[in-house]
Amino acid sequence: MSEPLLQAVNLHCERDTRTLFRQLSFSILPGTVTRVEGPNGSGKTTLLRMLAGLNDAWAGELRWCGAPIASQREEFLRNMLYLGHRPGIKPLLTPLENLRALMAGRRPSPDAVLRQALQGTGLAGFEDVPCRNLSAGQQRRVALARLLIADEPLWLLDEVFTAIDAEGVKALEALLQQRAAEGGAVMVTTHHDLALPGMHRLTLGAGEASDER
Ligand SMILES: Nc1ncnc2c1ncn2[C@@H]1O[C@H](COP(=O)(O)OP(=O)(O)OP(=O)(O)O)[C@@H](O)[C@H]1O
Repeated sequence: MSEPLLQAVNLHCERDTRTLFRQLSFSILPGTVTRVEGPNGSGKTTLLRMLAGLNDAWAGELRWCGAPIASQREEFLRNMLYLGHRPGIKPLLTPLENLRALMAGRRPSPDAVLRQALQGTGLAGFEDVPCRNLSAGQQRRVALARLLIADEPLWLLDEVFTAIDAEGVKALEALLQQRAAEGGAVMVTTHHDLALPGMHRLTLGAGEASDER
């Protein structure tokens, strides 16, 4: 069996006085898509933000390729891509400018590559239009274009199906499966009815969690 990319050991998280999860342990293997599920407020976003290093209010241990993330944070950040539940794009910038900004500090990519990614998410003809003039789904697609040029093996995706039409959902599902087939791993939260073949589930809720494989 392959070594896990990511391991969580005895994670514990409280928000105000409420325990969201305790003794939460799971492993994310290469070649897998894991859906993090649970009712509203069960801690899905909190968990993904913790994994992405955007939330410090937790206890436990996280490991990347067998070693504590705390001892190799930069290495982990280079190998992880997080897309949050807000598209995180700037309305005054165009899709091309936003994608350039999203790639900043990562691998510099020529504009031709960025334009191709935007076209690949259905934004052909909108590459140079200010994002404030785009629809909600089109704005989401600007952020999703990042996935088409991503070489990070681990994707943490929070509610990225929001506002995407049926055809776009199919394309996004195919992209997640492709990342897994390439040996990467995806953790995704969604209220959309996602059921990919072989998909794993990590279920949060009422302070308890179960890891189904
Ligand atoms: N910054 C914060 N300070 C205090 N409590 C917070 C904070 N962020 C989230 N919470 C609380 O943590 C709980 C879990 O929130 P979270 O957004 O992780 O849930 P979720 O499972 O993603 O929910 P949803 O399905 O509605 O998106 C909620 O009760 C929320 O009020």
